[in-house]
Amino acid sequence: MPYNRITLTHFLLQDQRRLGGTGSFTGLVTDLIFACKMISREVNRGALAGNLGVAGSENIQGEEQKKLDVLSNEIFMHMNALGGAYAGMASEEMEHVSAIHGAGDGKYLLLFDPLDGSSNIDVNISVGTIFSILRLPEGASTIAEAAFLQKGVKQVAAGYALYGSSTMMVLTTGNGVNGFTLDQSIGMFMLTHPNMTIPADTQEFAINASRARFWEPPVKRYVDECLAGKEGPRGKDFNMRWVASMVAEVHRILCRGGVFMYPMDAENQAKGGKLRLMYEANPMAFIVEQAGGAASTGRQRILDIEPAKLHQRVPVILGSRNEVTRLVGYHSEHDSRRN
Ligand SMILES: O=P(O)(O)OC[C@H]1O[C@](O)(COP(=O)(O)O)[C@@H](O)[C@@H]1O
Ligand SMILES: [Mg+2]
Ligand SMILES: [Mg+2]
Repeated sequence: MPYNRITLTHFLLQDQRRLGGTGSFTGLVTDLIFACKMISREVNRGALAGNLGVAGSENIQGEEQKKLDVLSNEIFMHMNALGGAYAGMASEEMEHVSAIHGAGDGKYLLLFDPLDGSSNIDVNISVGTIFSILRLPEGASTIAEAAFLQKGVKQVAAGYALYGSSTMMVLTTGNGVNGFTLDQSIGMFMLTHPNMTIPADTQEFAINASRARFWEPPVKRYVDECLAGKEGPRGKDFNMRWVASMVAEVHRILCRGGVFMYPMDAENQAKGGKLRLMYEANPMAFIVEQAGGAASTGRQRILDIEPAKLHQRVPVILGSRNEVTRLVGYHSEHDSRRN
């Protein structure tokens, strides 16, 4: 193994020095790193620690919670309560935001999906943690939901931890995207994937095809054209993947390109879509754009959405820029014919 790799902590300290920071951002990411290492350990111990299976409760989204959903959320709550760099936190698993009274200056807000891809936990397939960091708005004295309702473009940082064949942390602070692999033998994340970039073109798409009967015409058109392969209008063959863990899906796209879709469809329309704007769509859109890709609902850039509520759901189409642009074009052609 090369000895000249830098750790995530060194990487953050270099950034802090370059930007003349106070250290509070570095402190809060350090808390996050620790929380993700703890979750990684619990995911890894799986059945040995009795961590698999359902918790017997539902979250605010009306979804059945797995034991690891609850445990991961508790790890975050505990870790960050000790810190103080955050003024408040919001979790996919909790109905309300929570204020943090710590020792730090508390100028940031943390939003997170403690465990993404929960349906994969019991079958030993990759899951992850997604996080988004916002600044506490100027003059906001109370940590109420309104302080969190900021557009994705306002994110200071976003990232995810992937608990896969290796544990990785991928992070952006608005200056590109970098990936770090956990060296279990020394307990440190090492920079292994500098400047991750998404190719503009791809021959791979990801969508839950069991929902095809609910899709809108532009999505159906796009997928049909991909499936038609060389003989179809695209003139090339496409491959398809569906892990059912957004983190794993986005990671694959960052590594080799592709397009990921969880679109609005006839079945999820009443809820606004499937994925959560504040914990899934916004952080992933920030990462994908920083890596040169694009992220849209099909009708609007995700990072420009004005959030109306904390647990808002939105359609998500993200990945290789030219494919996302094509899908957005199909939506606008469809809408203009309808109007
Ligand atoms: O079960 P489906 O329809 O394949 O949906 C899978 C999608 O749901 C999610 O698992 C939702 O996230 P949670 O597990 O955090 O609820 C995404 O990671 C994934 O892309
Ligand atoms: Mg999720
Ligand atoms: Mg989750």
